[in-house]
Amino acid sequence: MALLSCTLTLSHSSLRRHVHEYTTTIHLSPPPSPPPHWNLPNPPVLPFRRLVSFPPYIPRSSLISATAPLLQDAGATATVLAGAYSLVRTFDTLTQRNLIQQSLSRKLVHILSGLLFAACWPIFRELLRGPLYYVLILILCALVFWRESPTGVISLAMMCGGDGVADIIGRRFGSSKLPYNQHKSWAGSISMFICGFLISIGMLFYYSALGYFQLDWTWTIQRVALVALVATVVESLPITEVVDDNITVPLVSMVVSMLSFGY
Ligand SMILES: C/C(=C\COP(=O)(O)O)CCC[C@H](C)CCC[C@H](C)CCCC(C)C
Ligand SMILES: Nc1ccn([C@@H]2O[C@H](COP(=O)(O)OP(=O)(O)O)[C@@H](O)[C@H]2O)c(=O)n1
Repeated sequence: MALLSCTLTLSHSSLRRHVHEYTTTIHLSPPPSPPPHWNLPNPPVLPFRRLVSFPPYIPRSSLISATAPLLQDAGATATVLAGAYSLVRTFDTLTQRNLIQQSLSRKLVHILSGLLFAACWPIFRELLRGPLYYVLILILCALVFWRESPTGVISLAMMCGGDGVADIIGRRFGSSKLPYNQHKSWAGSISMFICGFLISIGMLFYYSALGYFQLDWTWTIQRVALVALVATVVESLPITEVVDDNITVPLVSMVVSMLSFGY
């Protein structure tokens, strides 16, 4: 956990640049003395010396176009995907050719996949928290509400459909802002409510048609409207800087849905 939070901290691009400048300064020249009125605390004495700052320093002059960061992330993603695919294929082939036992192959993949994943962190510019939280919520819903519960389906519909549509419609038609949040608009929030509601009902219909649960539709429509309303209000609050919508929207949807449906 400590390692994860350390990585999250250093992965922020501005902090990374700061780390680089800090390490360069202490290695190459004495630090400039601050003006007397600055009264800053002494920097902490680290129990180790950082020999190189990661990721390796890229001179600003070489960042000649705005597409360079995108290309770096795209290249990093392609590298990770290719590495994961090659790893699994390699051990699959070794097992099929009876060169190693299946149990050993599985454990070697167990060892190497996580280590390779961690080894790839430095090649990314920063951790994209939105997509990470999004995937974590997908996993949480699958683990907790697998198929037989309306709650998982509704929560995902609100996070994926509702919150996603709010962004698209809000950016395009959201000139009229909410009185308590100048970053969000009536158009975005109303479209979130409508789309979150409709997509939830559509998903519930799909699951009930497949026989995973039976619903009283008059009652269900009222309850889903309540979930959509609460999720929309929470999404509209000026708390995005504190906690990501991809966490608040599904979690609040889960709570209201669990209280309504009981499962
Ligand atoms: C960009 C994403 C979320 C963050 O949005 P924002 O709130 O920051 O605007 C979506 C991230 C998607 C993720 C990287 C990939 C998810 C893959 C998914 C589990 C696969 C579905 C398979 C299905 C069969 C097509
Ligand atoms: N209720 C909403 C939500 C988003 N939006 C628009 O969508 C943009 C991105 O929304 P956001 O800050 O929730 O973005 P994410 O955190 O979902 O990526 C906002 O800057 C608004 O232009 C809106 O107008 N009304």
